[in-house]
This record gives sequence, structure tokens and C-alpha cells, in this order.
Amino acid sequence: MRRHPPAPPAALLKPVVIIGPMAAGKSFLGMWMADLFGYTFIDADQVIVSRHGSIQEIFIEQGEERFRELERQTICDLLGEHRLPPHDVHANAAGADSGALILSVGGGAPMNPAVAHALAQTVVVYLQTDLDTVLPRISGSFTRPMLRPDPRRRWSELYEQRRPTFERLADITLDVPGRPIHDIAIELNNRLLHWEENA
Ligand SMILES: Nc1ncnc2c1ncn2[C@@H]1O[C@H](COP(=O)(O)OP(=O)(O)OP(=O)(O)O)[C@@H](O)[C@H]1O
Ligand SMILES: O=C(O)C1=C[C@@H](O)[C@@H](O)[C@H](O)C1
Ligand SMILES: [Mg+2]
Repeated sequence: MRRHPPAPPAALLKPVVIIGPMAAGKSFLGMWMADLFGYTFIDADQVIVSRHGSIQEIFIEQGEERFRELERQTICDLLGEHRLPPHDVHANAAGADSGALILSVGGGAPMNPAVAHALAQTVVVYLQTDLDTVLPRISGSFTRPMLRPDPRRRWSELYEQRRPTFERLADITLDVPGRPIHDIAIELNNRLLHWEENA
């Protein structure tokens, strides 16, 4: 009898997209997933910067609407292609750049209906967090234009507006406050390996 190799876990057949509020640890988690488990990690914000210049400058010179358009284009391209020049890919510790794709996207990206639509074809991982956890990371932050002029107030307002969308899109929700990053990465890897479509 002919033997078939075991089917890969369902989640690994699709891109995995990390969403959540600003400074929740989306990019940090993606890098750890690449380093610990060999996923290919791409940070959509970094791709926007490498293609179009700093986010702060885009906001100042062209406005938020233009940034959202570049963000939509970039994320839809990345999800459509999965192929990037090497400098856009955070290779894993062994230097490989193979493995399932993990993409982190900016906190506001899922609010765009076209992005939300594209995310429906992916496994969406939502990092749920709170102000106490992110406050040390955002206070004094000058590189996040959406947090001006009062990072504490703006972060909370934006999270309140966006939380229902994050919850609606999420396939996997991870509570991150108080947890070391390697614990979160191990949980995510386990959940991806056992993830089943429509389960
Ligand atoms: N679980 C964690 N434990 C300790 N520090 C963390 C953890 N998660 C994130 N951090 C710290 O918070 C910083 C901000 O995280 P990160 O840049 O990954 O957030 P983000 O969700 O990608 O934010 P943005 O929306 O601005 O892209 C990291 O550089 C790291 O220092
Ligand atoms: O939450 C947001 O609206 C943003 C988050 C960042 O990751 C960047 O995408 C940009 O600063 C906007
Ligand atoms: Mg990030």
C-alpha cells in the first residue's frame, strides 16, 4: 500500500497574521517565532518603510489617508505574493528563510475593509493586552504619529475603537500581559500546530 506523508497542519498552509494594538508585541513575537521555530517573518510596517520612507514622514508629508492606502497596498501585495527580496525577511537563527509565513501588521491596518477581507484568507492571531503593560513602551514615543499628543489617552481611545474588529477577525487570541515573550511564542506555535479550520 502506498503511504502518504502526514498532512501539514492546516494553519501552516495559510499565512499567519498578527494583529493587535500598538506596542502589544506583534513585531517582537514575529521575530521570536522566526528565531525559535524557523517561520519566515515579515513586518508590514518595515516593508512600508523600506518601500516608501519613514511612517512619521509619510504622515507629516502626505497624511494619514495616504499612509492607510500604502498600508493596504503593502499588506495585500504581501499576502498575494509571499515573495520578497531578502532584506525584507527576518531570517531565522539558522539563517534560513523558509517556513510558513508570519506577517505582523500595524495596529490600524485591520480597520481597512480591504485588509480585513484579505485577512479572512489567513490565520489571524490577536494579541490582547492592556494599558499598564504597554505604557512603559509608548510613553515618550515620538515615532508613532497616531499616539500624539497624549500617548496614554490616544492608545486607550484607539484600542476601544479597534477592539471589536480585532475580536471579530481573530482565529487565535493570546493574552499577553505579564508573560515572557518565549512563553507566548511557544503557546502560539502549539496552537498553530493544532489549529484546525472551522474548529
Ligand atoms: N512579552 C513581552 N515581554 C517583554 N517585552 C515585550 C514583550 N512584548 C513586547 N515587548 C517589548 O515591547 C516593545 C514593543 O513591541 P513591538 O514593537 O513588537 O510592538 P508592536 O505590537 O509591533 O507595535 P506597533 O503597533 O508599533 O508595530 C518590544 O520592542 C519589546 O521591547
Ligand atoms: O495603530 C496605528 O494606527 C499605527 C500603528 C503602527 O504600527 C504604524 O502602522 C502606524 O504608526 C499606525
Ligand atoms: Mg510592530
